[in-house]
Amino acid sequence: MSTYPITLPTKEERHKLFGSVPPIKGTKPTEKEKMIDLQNTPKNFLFALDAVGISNVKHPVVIQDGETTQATIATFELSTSLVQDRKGINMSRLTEQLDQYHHEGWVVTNESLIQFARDLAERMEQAEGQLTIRYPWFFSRKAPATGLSGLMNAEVWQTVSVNTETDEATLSVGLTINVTTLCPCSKEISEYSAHNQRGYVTMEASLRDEAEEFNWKQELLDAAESNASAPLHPVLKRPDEKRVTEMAYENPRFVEDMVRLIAADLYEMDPIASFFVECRNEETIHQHDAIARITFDKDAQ
Ligand SMILES: Nc1nc2c(ncn2[C@@H]2O[C@H](COP(=O)(O)OP(=O)(O)OP(=O)(O)O)[C@@H](O)[C@H]2O)c(=O)[nH]1
Repeated sequence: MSTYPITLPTKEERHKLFGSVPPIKGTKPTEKEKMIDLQNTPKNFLFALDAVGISNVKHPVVIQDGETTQATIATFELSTSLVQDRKGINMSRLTEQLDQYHHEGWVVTNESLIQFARDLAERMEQAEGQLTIRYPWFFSRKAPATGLSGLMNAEVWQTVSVNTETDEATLSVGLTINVTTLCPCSKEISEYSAHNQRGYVTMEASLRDEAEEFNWKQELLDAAESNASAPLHPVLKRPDEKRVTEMAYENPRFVEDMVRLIAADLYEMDPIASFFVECRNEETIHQHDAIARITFDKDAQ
């Protein structure tokens, strides 16, 4: 049984008590110049690699959207290709570059992401640099009847790949938003009511070179919400709630309907070369979800 007050040993003594030991006098070099650079030792390592790097890197960023900027927290994947005769890349240079960009006041745009990927490739002395940045994008949403506003967010991402030998860059963008979907079958067969659910719409689109002015976040968001039974809102008073409830009843959607209607909107957007759409409904009458997907390449038709 403890008696109070306790007379504590010093912090150093406490650490020793719990098993800490002093560092040994090692034989391996401690200066960088004397350490073996395993990654850069040339040998035939059997295969070149498409991508090697780091993922799940969380970092604050400033995003530019047209005239406005937004500070948010992004999750990065940073990578480069790797030639056959090098064992590895120098991974510390990936986060080193991120820190450097951050201190230089980096504002994320499609163009600056392409430049970032190009710099990664050059810093790593490899042909290709790649990155994916994923973050919550916040936007203002007004209630349909009272006009009261609040902030919503969608998960968005941009994936960039730059080949420094051919100077080719590819850019794809994506967005996930949740919406209301009301079951057409339930509406059809029931004397009253219809079950509805929270649908998760995910879209990914590869953009053409000339898509610089394309407001992709807003366009993808509109494609998902305008084809749903009803969009979601942060603030709803009674007149608003009546409006969205009736709106959902007027626009019943299966997951198949959602994906086809969104595909039609993306098909009509010229800056998009190919796309993927998925709708996943968290069913309220089942434990399982309902899903539908489509991938479509306009140039392959
Ligand atoms: N290539 C590679 N590196 C790894 C792996 N796992 C950990 N590392 C990293 O190895 C790193 C050592 O960094 P390097 O960038 O090679 O260090 P360096 O050679 O002193 O760096 P430079 O001066 O830029 O050449 C640490 O940052 C570790 O994170 C791995 O699976 N592959």
